[in-house]
Amino acid sequence: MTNISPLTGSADEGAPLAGTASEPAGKPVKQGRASGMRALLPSWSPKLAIGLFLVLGIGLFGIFGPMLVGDPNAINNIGMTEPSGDYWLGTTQTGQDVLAQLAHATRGSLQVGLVVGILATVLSAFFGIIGGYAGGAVDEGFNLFSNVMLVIPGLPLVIVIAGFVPAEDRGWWTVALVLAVTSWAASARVLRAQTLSLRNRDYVAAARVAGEKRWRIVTVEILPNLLPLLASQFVFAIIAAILSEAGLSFLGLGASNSHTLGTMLFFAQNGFALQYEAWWWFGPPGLVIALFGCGLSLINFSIDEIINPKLRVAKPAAAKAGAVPVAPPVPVAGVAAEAPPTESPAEAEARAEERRNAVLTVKGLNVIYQTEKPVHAVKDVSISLGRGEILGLAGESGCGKTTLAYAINRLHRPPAEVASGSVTFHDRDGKDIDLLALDKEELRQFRWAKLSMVFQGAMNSLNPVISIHEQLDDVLTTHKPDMPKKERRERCEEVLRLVGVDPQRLDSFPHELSGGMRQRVMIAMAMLLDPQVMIMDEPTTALDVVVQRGILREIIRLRDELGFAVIFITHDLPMLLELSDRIAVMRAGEVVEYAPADQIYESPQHPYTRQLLDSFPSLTGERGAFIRTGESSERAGGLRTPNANERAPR
Ligand SMILES: Nc1ncnc2c1ncn2[C@@H]1O[C@H](COP(=O)(O)OP(=O)(O)OP(=O)(O)O)[C@@H](O)[C@H]1O
Repeated sequence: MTNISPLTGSADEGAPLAGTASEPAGKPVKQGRASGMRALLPSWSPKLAIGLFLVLGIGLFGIFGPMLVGDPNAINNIGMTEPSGDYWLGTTQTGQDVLAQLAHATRGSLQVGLVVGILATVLSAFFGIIGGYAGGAVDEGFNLFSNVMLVIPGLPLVIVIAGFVPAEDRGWWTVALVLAVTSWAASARVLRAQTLSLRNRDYVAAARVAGEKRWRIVTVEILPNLLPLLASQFVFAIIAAILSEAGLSFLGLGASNSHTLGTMLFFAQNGFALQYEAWWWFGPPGLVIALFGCGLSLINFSIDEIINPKLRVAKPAAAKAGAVPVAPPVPVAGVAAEAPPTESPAEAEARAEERRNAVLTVKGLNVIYQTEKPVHAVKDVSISLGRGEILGLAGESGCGKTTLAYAINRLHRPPAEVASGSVTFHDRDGKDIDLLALDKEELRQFRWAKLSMVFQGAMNSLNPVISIHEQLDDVLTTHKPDMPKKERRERCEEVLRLVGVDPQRLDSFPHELSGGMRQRVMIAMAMLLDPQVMIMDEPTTALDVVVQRGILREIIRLRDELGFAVIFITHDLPMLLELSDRIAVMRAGEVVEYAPADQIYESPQHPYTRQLLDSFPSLTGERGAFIRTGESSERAGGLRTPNANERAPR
């Protein structure tokens, strides 16, 4: 959907045409392009601010606190005193200053957390990334070792290892080492899986072919992609280490000659702090652990944003203000609009007839991606789809075709928002359904039964681990739970036959089918419930022209046989001329021309349509037949629709 320029690496807002889609009309906005590093950073949010405040505050207390307080071991003769001006956090049973202990204990626990975080991350990166990239025996060996470490129950192992080290030698670093050794394996497995996926990406293959050394491919090509994941694992390793250390200390297996929050809790428990209600003794260390864990978790939410940019949401201010003003309707040649006041009775009747025959009407639809820099992807689009009609939606990459299709089907997700407009489905039984007003359950029942969709890159939409039959059957059991099993099987076989795939292939898995067959299976799936409208978003991309032609002919044949209407989306205008009854040409979010295919072919009105047509040269001078008849120069033939019959060569 979003197109990245191969040269600049920037999203297609930079392209001359698509660029206009993102700019608020008449309101130049100064938009400095974020540097690469800045783009990697998470956006500022209250969660991040609170997380940083907690972590930095506790970190600073751990670093500088011990310098400002007295000796934590000094024994005074006032045991178990409540917090006062002299002792801000009171004293322990033996008269030690709790604040002094807390400062040293925070430093000790942070040391443990940091060392475990670093060691566990390095170990998991080593075994996960190196193994995953090297493959073969190295991977098998590393993987076996990780699995063994993973199945050994962590806590008993920690207790055994910690128990082996004599109490007097058990400093914080021993505990840290033990915790690191027992906590890296799960992360290593996640990193291995990610590396296995990354090593097959095209850019890694390109680096290999270009002769880059292995260490460089790992460090330059693969590692940067794993950094957000490593950062997240690092944060969790710290939280887990601080908690585990506290647990070990509580059991009396923690650092014996060091101060940590865990040892503080251990001594508080031994000193009967709870029984004496000495909350100032056990409360502060517990609170520091809880707040530090909470702070790190909040920071981790922001790290998630880097891993998955889709989680980034628009700033509420921008969303509320509707940063992109919705432009007033622009009159466009051939675009269906409200009836003008001067309409003659004949025109009014023609309009009413059109409404009677329509299966879908979209009016004044505006869709905006409420991102930091809002993108007005669909601008005041009004189209109608006749019953049994094939409506082509053409336009260059990034002009808003997919966004429009998703919004019609209510498949758009935040940050996309329908700002205004209406989508009405005119059911066979004469009922009008306002799609934008359907609730979740109504929408679930409506989709696929009345309006189905073949997604962009459809051949990759099949689940690779489930057979074709199960995937088709799932649709039937969801929408028709009472349909007997035998009938479901027959229906699955029937739709496969309709799209020209041998029904024996039902029990195959997706990888056993060719790309064209998978595409046909997706079309079969879209037809399962006999919908009245099918939206096809570039269903034949990535297929060679012969297979493409076969599938397109199939779609026309099925439409003629079954009578469903199709919205066919592609950037390939000549293909639409062959296929469609009417065509809507989109540019920068707007429908700039909307007319019968013949008219667009013979006398395109908008300069952009002419430009699109001129950009596809004709080799023979003859157009209009190759999809319908399979012959390039002959213009007679079985599958043609009346609209196409008279199409003249350009
Ligand atoms: N999640 C998103 N956040 C912000 N902008 C988006 C998002 N998805 C798409 N856009 C923008 O919306 C505009 C329309 O995109 P859309 O995918 O609908 O175009 P398209 O015509 O279907 O392109 P293509 O033919 O390449 O699939 C583009 O400018 C795109 O950058």
